[in-house]
Amino acid sequence: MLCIFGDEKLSGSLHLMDCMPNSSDKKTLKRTYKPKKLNLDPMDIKSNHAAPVLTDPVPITKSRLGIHSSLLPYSPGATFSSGMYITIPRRKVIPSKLDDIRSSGWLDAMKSSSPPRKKLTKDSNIEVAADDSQLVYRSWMLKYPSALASFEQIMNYAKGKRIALFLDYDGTLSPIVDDPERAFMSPAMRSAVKNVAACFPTAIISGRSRDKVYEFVGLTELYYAGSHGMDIMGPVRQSDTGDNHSNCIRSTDKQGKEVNLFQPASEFLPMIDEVFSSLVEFTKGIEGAKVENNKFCVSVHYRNVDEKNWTTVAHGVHGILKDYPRLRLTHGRKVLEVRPVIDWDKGKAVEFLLDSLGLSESDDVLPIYVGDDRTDEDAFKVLREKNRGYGILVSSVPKESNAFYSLKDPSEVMSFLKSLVRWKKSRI
Ligand SMILES: O=P(O)(O)OC[C@H]1O[C@H](O[C@H]2O[C@H](CO)[C@@H](O)[C@H](O)[C@H]2O)[C@H](O)[C@@H](O)[C@@H]1O
Repeated sequence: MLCIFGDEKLSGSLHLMDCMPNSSDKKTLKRTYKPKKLNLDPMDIKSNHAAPVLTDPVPITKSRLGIHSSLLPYSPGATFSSGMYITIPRRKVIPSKLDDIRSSGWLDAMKSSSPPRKKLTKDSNIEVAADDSQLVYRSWMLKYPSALASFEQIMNYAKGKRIALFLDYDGTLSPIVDDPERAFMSPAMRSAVKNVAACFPTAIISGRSRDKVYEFVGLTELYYAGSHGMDIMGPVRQSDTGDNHSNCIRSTDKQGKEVNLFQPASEFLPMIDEVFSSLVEFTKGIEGAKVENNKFCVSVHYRNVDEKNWTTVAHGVHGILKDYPRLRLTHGRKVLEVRPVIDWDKGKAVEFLLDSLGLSESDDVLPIYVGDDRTDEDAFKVLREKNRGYGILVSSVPKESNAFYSLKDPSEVMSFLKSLVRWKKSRI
């Protein structure tokens, strides 16, 4: 039994054997999922405050693991026997109150919202530290195995099923860069996405505005959901009467094809525009801060803000949001995201798209969702809780997740997409 404690909300130990997708038979998902024990999502942190702040999971470092590296049980392809365990101290849940802005918890959340950049250095101490963190990472991968190394296993489960693919954009298809306007996808990645979309229904679900993410990706063969799923352009079903969802209207895409446009937060548009203007005004005085209008949500970037000014950013954003009880704040990677308080997220967007694609009712569908961010956890959670499919977390540092598998970075995502295409072609 391999026990991991990673969150205040865990009432008991998590039996890693129980949540590992390490069986090749078709019952893998159902047999390995134990929902009651895997309640890891900090999105569940509830607040009565009008603008609750949901914190990003703190990456697991060696000190958080609280173990000596020699005890970490890693060997490639290892099977788990009783007696192997890792203990991760429970993470402190940070209360979501305005007053906490100045507390270290707040700053910790802001600091931990993205893995640190790797520094090239010849300092031998730092090399040792790097070795240790690699060990911690590999140990973490026992719980979230590489989707590349486990490809055959995933495909064993996919046999006889129709794969539907959902991809996040920033940090998944494009590397994280300082300037959000320059988060370009490489031509090689574009071609990998194009090829995979020719094999499986594929959608991109991003926190960006739908137009912006389409501008970056530039492929017509996909479906796009922007604003964390609050702006979906999906297919029209033959049986669709158009009235299954309110806020769903018939429209045409850039090629003139008939599509369904679903915008559950459309009434918030004037409010979002207003808050965007206030945030732009406020951040004018803060060097490096940048506000991005993502149509149904707003991003306040602090990646390029001197760390000593992060409290000012958090305080100012909260001050503005005090006047907007119908808006809430979430944490992304060095970004505060303002969004409407509606019961809609990337998980709901996945369900909506599966439904629109006519794939929601059948057992022979395997949705796969690849993403790197807090907001992607909503989608991982839907797939895990409904025993539907696999979430794949893109991360170069260990963190708690509802995903089943992991990939280190966008280049591994590209390899995974190419493997999917090869697999599909080998079966024709
Ligand atoms: O759901 P996503 O597609 O992952 O979008 C989430 C946010 O991504 C972008 O910000 C992140 O990427 C930037 C470019 O690499 C980086 O500079 C920033 O620090 C990251 O947070 C985007 O700019 C945001 O609006 C999205 O909400």
